[in-house]
Amino acid sequence: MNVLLVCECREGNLRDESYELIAFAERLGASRAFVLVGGEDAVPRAEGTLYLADGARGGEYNPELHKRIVLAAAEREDPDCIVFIHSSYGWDLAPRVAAALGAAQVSEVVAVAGDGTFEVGCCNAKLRRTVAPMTSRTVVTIQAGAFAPSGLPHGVPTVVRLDLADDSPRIEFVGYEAAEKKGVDLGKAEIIVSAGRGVGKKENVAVIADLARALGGELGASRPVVDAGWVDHGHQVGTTGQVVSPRLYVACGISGAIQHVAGMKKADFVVAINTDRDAPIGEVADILVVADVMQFVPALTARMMQ
Ligand SMILES: Cc1cc2nc3c(=O)[nH]c(=O)nc-3n(C[C@H](O)[C@H](O)[C@H](O)COP(=O)(O)OP(=O)(O)OC[C@H]3O[C@@H](n4cnc5c(N)ncnc54)[C@H](O)[C@@H]3O)c2cc1C
Repeated sequence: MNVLLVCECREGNLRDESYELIAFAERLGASRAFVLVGGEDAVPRAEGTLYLADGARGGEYNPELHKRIVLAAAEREDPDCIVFIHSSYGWDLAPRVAAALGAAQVSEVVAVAGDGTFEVGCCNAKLRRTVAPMTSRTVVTIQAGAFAPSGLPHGVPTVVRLDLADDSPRIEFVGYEAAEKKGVDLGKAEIIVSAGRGVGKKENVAVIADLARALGGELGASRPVVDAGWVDHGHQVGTTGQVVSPRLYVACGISGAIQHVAGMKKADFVVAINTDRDAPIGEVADILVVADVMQFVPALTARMMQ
């Protein structure tokens, strides 16, 4: 199997998730080539052929131009599978490429299931479906955080310049506008203590907030806690919340779903408190305390206050 990995730049820099594309290719046992619209500075540290196109004329994202660039790379590589990150870039561009090629598209893949099939989340990621593409060529987007890179990135790609005969853009890329930050900016917090569904009820969130205060940190939350209205969305950590990189992250009653972990996996040190010793959060935690949060957290806070 041969895959074409579509790397992604944001404001001139290669997105780290581009390395997750490599982990996905490794999981498939596929040979790989890359395509990137961006500058030489953004080239990924990896072995393989990299089709590099200068997107400067069309701005950082120009759907029509980027589609033609990916298709030009696909024509040369004849890949079985073209892979994007499931980001705003990928979910806009992947269907355009799939439609142009008449290829099946599988969105938000979280695992490779074997025999050319993929697992995707459903029912708010509580269940997984196994999807079998019906076309010989497939376009895939992968969930950020689902395919962890093995080791540090290394290598130098063989760069092949892609120059389109006609790269005159028909739309103008104006720029990015950051969403208005409401409430706390968790991105700058050094310590975050987060409440998950395991805290049980809205009133119990105060116990988690007390620990955050005692540690001099901020309160974070998982999505169900926000959806239930226990905590404002400004505190949500994860793919649809904030991406954080504190020195210490304390996950209280949080299972460790991919979408949550994608938002906190850059924390230096993770402590998880969970009644389930097999909860997936244990895979990213440096310390897993198997305990009831409502017993353990107040005791810890009291000790911190001494
Ligand atoms: C498109 C999409 C985007 C999403 N974006 C996000 C996002 O940005 N952020 C996010 O968090 N989620 C997000 N989700 C939801 C995500 O898939 C999970 O459903 C969610 O993270 C689960 O939250 P949780 O761990 O608090 O709850 P659960 O998965 O229900 O886990 C609760 C945990 O608490 C433990 N527990 C129960 N009682 C106790 C107790 N007394 N003491 C200690 N532990 C206890 C349980 O063992 C369990 O591990 C998204 C989902 C989708 C589909």
